[in-house]
Amino acid sequence: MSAQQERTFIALKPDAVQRNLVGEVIRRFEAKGFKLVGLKLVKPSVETAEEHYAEHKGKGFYKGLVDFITSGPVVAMVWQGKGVVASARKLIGATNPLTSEPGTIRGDLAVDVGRNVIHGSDSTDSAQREISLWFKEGEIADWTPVSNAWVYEN
Ligand SMILES: Nc1ncnc2c1ncn2[C@@H]1O[C@H](COP(=O)(O)OP(=O)(O)OP(=O)(O)O)[C@@H](O)[C@H]1O
Repeated sequence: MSAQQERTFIALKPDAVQRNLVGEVIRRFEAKGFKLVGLKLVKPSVETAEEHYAEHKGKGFYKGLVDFITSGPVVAMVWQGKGVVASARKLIGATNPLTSEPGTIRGDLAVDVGRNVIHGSDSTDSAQREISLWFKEGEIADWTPVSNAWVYEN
């Protein structure tokens, strides 16, 4: 797999959809130079939400988190590009929006940790697990942007 084929899973949470921030967040990923290869609006099942957040099971905020993520539509996406997993985490900012740097998505667009707009995979292993949880194979479409030569040196 080439570096440019790295993929991450990004979800715009129900607060992002309700607050009309979907376009703003997609714009930031597009402007950075990453490639959108999967996109859908879904109301996640409790099973999907629980599996997605399995690492937090038993924590005080777990039920609230699952209730919240299943409360409304989520925009599930797969973004592709060199270093996209770590770079997306930087674009997104720290978990608590009050401490996220200005210029990051959470730093600019959110206040509360339980309403922090967006999820991004924290490693390439998590990305693989989350992409296969949220997407079926035929729902991801690879394509070649005409801008590639202007985003990548080689
Ligand atoms: N103390 C908390 N109170 C309420 N919600 C929390 C708290 N800590 C985390 N969360 C919620 O759980 C999500 C997952 O927590 P995690 O520590 O994995 O943060 P993250 O990796 O920055 O976020 P995400 O997994 O959504 O990208 C957070 O995005 C946030 O919505």
